[in-house]
Amino acid sequence: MIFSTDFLLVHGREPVLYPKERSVPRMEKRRCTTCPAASKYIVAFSNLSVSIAGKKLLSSVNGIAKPGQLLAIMGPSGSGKTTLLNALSGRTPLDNQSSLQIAGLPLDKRHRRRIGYVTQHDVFFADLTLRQTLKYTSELRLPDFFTDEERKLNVDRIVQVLELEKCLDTAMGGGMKRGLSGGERKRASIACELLTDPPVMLLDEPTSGLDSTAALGLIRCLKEYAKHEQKTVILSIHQPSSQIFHLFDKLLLLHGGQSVYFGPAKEIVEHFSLVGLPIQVHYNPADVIMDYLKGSSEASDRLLRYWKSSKGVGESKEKEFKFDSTDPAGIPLLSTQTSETWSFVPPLQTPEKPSLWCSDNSTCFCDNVQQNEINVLVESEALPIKCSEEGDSGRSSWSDSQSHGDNSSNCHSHSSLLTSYDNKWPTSFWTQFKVLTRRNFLEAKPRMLSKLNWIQTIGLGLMAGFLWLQLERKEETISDIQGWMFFSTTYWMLFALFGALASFPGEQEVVNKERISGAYRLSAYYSAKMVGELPLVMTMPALYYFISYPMMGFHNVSTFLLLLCYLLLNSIVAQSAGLFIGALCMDFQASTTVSALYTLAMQLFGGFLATKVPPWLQWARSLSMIHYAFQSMQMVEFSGGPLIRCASENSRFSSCNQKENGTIPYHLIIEASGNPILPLEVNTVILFLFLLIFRVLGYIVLRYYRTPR
Ligand SMILES: Nc1ncnc2c1ncn2[C@@H]1O[C@H](COP(=O)(O)OP(=O)(O)OP(=O)(O)O)[C@@H](O)[C@H]1O
Repeated sequence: MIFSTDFLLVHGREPVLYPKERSVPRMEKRRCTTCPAASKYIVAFSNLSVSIAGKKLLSSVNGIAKPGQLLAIMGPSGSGKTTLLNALSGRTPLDNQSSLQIAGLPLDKRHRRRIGYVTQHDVFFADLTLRQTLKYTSELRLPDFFTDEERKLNVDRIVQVLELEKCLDTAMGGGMKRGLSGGERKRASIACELLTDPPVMLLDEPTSGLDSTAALGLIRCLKEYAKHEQKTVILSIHQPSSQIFHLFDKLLLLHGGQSVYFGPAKEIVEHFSLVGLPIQVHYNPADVIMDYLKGSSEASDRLLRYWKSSKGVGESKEKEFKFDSTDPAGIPLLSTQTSETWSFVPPLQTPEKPSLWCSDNSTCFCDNVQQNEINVLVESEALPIKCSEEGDSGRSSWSDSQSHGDNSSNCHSHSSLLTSYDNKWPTSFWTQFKVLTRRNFLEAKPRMLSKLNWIQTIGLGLMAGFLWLQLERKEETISDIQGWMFFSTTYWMLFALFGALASFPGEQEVVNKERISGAYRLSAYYSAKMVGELPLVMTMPALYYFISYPMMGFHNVSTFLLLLCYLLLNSIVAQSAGLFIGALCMDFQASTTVSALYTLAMQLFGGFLATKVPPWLQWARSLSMIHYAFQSMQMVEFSGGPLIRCASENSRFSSCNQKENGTIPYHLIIEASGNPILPLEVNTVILFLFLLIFRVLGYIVLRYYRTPR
C-alpha cells in the first residue's frame, strides 16, 4: 500500500482546498466561530458514563485524545468500545455527571458535524458505484465554494491514498447485491469521511474484515494522517497485530464498560507487570492483554482495582490528572512542565467561548485579543499566528500544521474552513436539492426500471390488451371497459406503493447516517426524493398504458392523454402513501401488513367490486384514492370517446327503453354502479389533496418521529 507522503497531498500543500479569493465569499463582518486556539480539536472526556434503559454500559471512563495522535480503544467484545465511540460522536446521550469537551467546549451540534465517524457497519446505496458515491459525498459535504475541479482532485487523491482506483466503477453492493469487497467497503467509508477534512476522526473497528497486511497499511495510513495533518484520531480495535499495536500513541483499555488503563501504549507492558500480570518480551502485547481480560475474572478485577486505586490516571508513573481552570479559553492543554502531565477543564464547567470575527476580506481577530496576533498553544509551545490583512495564500489547515514557519495563511484557512461549518449546513438548499435529486434518480433507476420490471410491464400490457381487445362501445361491454380501468388503477397503485415501501429501509440507513453528520437538510432530501423518483414512478404505468389502451380501443388524442394523466396521478398518490407508511413503520414486515390492509380496503371501496355499500360504511369510500381515480377515468372514457350504445334488448338503463339505437350518458353508467358522482375537477382536487397530505405526513414523521441519533 502506498501511504504516508501521498497522504499529505490529500488536502495538501497545494492551494487546492481553500483557494485564493474564495475563502469567505460575500461575508459580512460577523461572529463566525471560535478562536483558532479553540480549533485545535482536543477530545477530552472525564467521568463519562452511558446508561441505556437503566443498564450502565459505560462507567466513569476518562481519557484525552490530542491532534497528531492515534488513540486506540481496546477491550473484549461487549466491553463498550462502540458505545464509547458513539458517545464521543454525540450519538448516545451521556449520563449527567459526564464531561465531554471537544476543542475546549462541550460537544454541540456544530462540533458534532465536524467529527468524522466511520461506523462498524458500512452503509451505502448498493447500486451506486464507488465513483458516484464519492462524487456525491464531495458535492454534499464540501462547502459550495469548491469548484468541480477541486472536488474531483480531492476525491482522486483520497482514492489514490486508500488504493481504491481499481474499484472506482464497481457498485458499492450490500445486502443481496455483490459489489466491493469488505476491505474496499471499509476503505470507501473512510474515504467518504476524509473528504470532509474532519479535525476529529472516530473509527469503529476499521480493520475488521481486512487481511493483516491491509490492516497494517490502513493503521499506518491513519497514523500518518494524524501526525502530519494534526488530526485527532480515535479508533476501536479488537485484537491488533504487534506491528499495529506499536503504532498507537495512546491506549484506552476497557473491560465491562470501565476503563482499566489509559495512557501511552508503549507503557502498557510496564503497567501490567506492576499489577502483577507480566507480558513476555516476545509476545504481542495486544494478544496477552486480551487473554488476561478475557481469561479469569481475577486478572481483570486486579487491573480494575489497581486502576481505581490509582485514580484512573496511572499514579504508578507519577502522572497526575490535574484540572486547570485558569486557561481562559477553557481548552484542554498540555502542561509545559512535562509531556506526561495532562490538565483539562473540570467536568461540567462551561468555559466562556472565545469568538473569532472574520471580515469580508478574510481578516480574522479574536474578541478577547483585540488584535490580529493570536497565540495558539500547540502542545507546549506558543505559536503566534498573524492574520494578514489581505486574503493571500488560502492554504489548507492541513498543510499549515506542516509548515509552522509560515502561519500567515492559517487564519484564512481556518476562517473558510470553520465559517463554512459554522453555517448550519455545508451547502445551500439548492445545491443539496440538485445533488440529491440526481443521486436519487441514479440510485432508484436500477431498482424501479429493472429488466424484470420492463418484462413484467410489457407482458402485462400485452395481456391486458389481448384480454380486452378492441371492445365495442355498447352496453354489454361496459363492465369490460370498467374492468380494464379498475385493474389498471389498482395494479399501478400497488406497484407504486409497495415499490416506495421496499426502498425505505435500505435508503433510510444511509440517509440517517448522512443526517447525523449534518450533510443536508431533511427538506432538501425529501423534496429531492419526490422529484428524482417522479419520472421513474411514471415510466412503467405509461408504458403499460401505451400498449394496452390502444389495443382496447383508441378514440381520440385528448381522451388518450387525459386517461394517462389520471393513471399517473393515481400512481404518484400511491407512492406518497407508500413513503408515508414506510417512514411511519420502518420495519418492512410491519409496513407491508399495514399497506396490504390499506390497499385491499381501497380496492373494496373503489367503486367496482361492491356496488352496494352499507350506509354506515360509506365514509370509507371517501378515503379510497382508487374511488376518485376510477371515477375520473370513467368520466373521461365514457364521455370522451364515442358514446356507449344501448343494448338492443332488456337494457338495464331506463333511458334506453324509451328509444331505439339510443346511447347511454356517462353519468348514468357511473350512477348504475351505486357511486355518488362528483365533478371531474373535484375528483382531481381530492387526488391532489391525497398527494399533498401523504407527503406532508411523511415529512412530519421523518422530521419529528424518526429523528436519527
Ligand atoms: N441499546 C442497547 N441496549 C442495551 N444494551 C446495549 C445496547 N447497546 C449496547 N448494549 C450492550 O452494551 C455492551 C457494550 O456494547 P458495545 O457494542 O459497545 O461493545 P463493543 O466493545 O463495541 O463490542 P464488539 O467488539 O463486539 O463490537 C454490550 O454488552 C451490549 O450488549
